[in-house]
Amino acid sequence: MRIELLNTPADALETRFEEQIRPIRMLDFAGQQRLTDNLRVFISAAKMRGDALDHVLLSGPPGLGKTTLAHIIAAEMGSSIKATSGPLLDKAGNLAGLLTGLQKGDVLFIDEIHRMPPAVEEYLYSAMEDFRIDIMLDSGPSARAVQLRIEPFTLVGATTRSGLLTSPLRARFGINSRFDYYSADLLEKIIIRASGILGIGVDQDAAAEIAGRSRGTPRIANRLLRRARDFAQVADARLITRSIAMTTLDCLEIDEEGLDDMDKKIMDTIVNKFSGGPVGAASLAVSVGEEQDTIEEVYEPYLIQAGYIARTPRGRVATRRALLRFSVQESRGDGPLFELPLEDDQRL
Ligand SMILES: Nc1ncnc2c1ncn2[C@@H]1O[C@H](COP(=O)(O)OP(=O)(O)OP(=O)(O)O)[C@@H](O)[C@H]1O
Ligand SMILES: [Mg+2]
Repeated sequence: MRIELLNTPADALETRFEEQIRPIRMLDFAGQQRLTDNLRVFISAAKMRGDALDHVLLSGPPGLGKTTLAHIIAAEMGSSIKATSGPLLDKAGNLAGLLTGLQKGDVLFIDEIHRMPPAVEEYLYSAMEDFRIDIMLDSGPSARAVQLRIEPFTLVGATTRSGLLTSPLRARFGINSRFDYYSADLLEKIIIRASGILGIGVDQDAAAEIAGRSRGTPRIANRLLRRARDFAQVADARLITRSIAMTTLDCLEIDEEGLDDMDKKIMDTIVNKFSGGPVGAASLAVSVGEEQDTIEEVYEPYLIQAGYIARTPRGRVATRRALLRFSVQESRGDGPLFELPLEDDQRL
């Protein structure tokens, strides 16, 4: 059985679950210390001045808390939030409707902001900069554009691909926050907090075991907790013990580093099929049968951070660590299949 570890919530049930355990105030939001410390200062200062908070860009891999933090920002500002996403804003008119409905200090949250059509993005520029938009009155020969003032608002944009953002858009965000993967200690705390909300006990060593295999990602930690709760329930246990956690993780085929089938397939392809690389994202995607976007957004960032893949100007290469672990030849004890490539720093 393969568990969909990443991406957006799998279904409506999961979305409900995420909402149930989503921290709603800054106090409950674990980790990302520097980012949240800074935001606290900017939020207090804006409130003291009675201004809207500057526009905020939240970027980082899926499941690290961007949507959660966008809602927290609105809650801490004491304002309302309107949420939409880049692909939904297919016409400038949709955006105009949202913008004119905003009250002073409100938050407009645009998820996947890198996927906004260019015409809509350009429309957003004057709204962000001068709190003005152009709207067309009438159509045909009598059509004319009028400028409309909108209330000062805060745009919170979230993206998993900050590299795809255009420079003019990026330049209009006063606050640019990048999310990092979470440490296992923090994930353990997040699991314990979520289990309290779910009303099931979890042993500390069980939480630690799940945390260690959650790829630094709260969404995955919570998802694994939910699966462990199922195993506990079926075993008629009121508490998730370490042994229940281990059974869960084994049944889901999640290894001690949290790598799943697709991670292993990617590593096997780079190491064995492409002799350690370099390999381009497109060829890799075809070889493993996964969307290139998903590889670049979801799998690769974690494999890079785990020290298995390095990005070079010529493509992805397997690191020495990856060759030691994933080389088929070596694990059979036949000796190395090829020379180990240079360490990343030597290569670059
Ligand atoms: N710092 C945190 N502390 C506690 N729980 C967190 C934290 N960050 C995220 N979570 C939990 O992880 C889940 C996923 O977070 P969220 O939806 O905010 O991620 P995201 O970055 O918006 O992901 P995506 O890029 O897929 O939209 C939420 O249900 C939330 O409960
Ligand atoms: Mg989100």
